[in-house]
Amino acid sequence: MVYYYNRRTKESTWDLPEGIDPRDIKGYANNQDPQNIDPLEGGDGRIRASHLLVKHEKSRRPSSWKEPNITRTKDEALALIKSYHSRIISGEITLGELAVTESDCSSAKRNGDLSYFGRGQMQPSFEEAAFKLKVGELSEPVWSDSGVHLILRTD
Ligand SMILES: Cn1nc(-c2ccccc2)cc1C(=O)N[C@H](Cc1nc2ccccc2[nH]1)C(=O)O
Repeated sequence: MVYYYNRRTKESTWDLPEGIDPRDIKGYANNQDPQNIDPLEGGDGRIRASHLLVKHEKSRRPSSWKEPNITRTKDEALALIKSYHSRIISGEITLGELAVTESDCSSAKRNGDLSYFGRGQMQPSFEEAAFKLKVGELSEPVWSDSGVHLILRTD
C-alpha cells in the first residue's frame, strides 16, 4: 500500500487526495504501478548506499586514485571482490573500512558512501542491484561499465 503525504499541510492519507491526478505524483511518472513504490525509500524514491569498486583493464576508466593504470583482468577483479565479500560477511571488516584502502572509486575517501540517489542517476546495473537491497543488506558482486562492485544499502 502507498500512503500520500502532503508536505504543505503535513497530512498523510492512504487515499489519493481529492483533485489530485495520480499521474502528477512522483513515482507515477512512468505509469509505475503504485504497488511497486517502495515506501521504505524515504518517500522521495531515493536510497543511500556505499560501495567498493574493483576496476579492471576493460573498465570504462581503467584508472583510479589507487592505481593510475589498472591492468588486472576481469577474472582477477572478481576474485578480489569475492575475497572482500567473504571478509565482510564474516564480520572481520566492514565494507566502509575496506573501501577506504581498496575501492577504485573516488568515494573511497568517504568510506564508499555515495550519499542519496534516485533512479536514473547511477549506471542501470548498479541502480537495479542497489534498489533491490533492503537497508543494511550487502549485495553479491555487481558488474557495471566501471568494474565490479559490492554494494551496501545504508538507508
Ligand atoms: C558516482 N560517484 N560518486 C563518487 C563520489 C561520491 C562521494 C565522494 C566522492 C566521489 C564517485 C563516483 C564515480 O562515478 N566514480 C567512478 C567509479 C564509479 N563508477 C560507478 C558506477 C556506479 C556507482 C558508483 C560508481 N563509481 C570513478 O571514480 O572512476
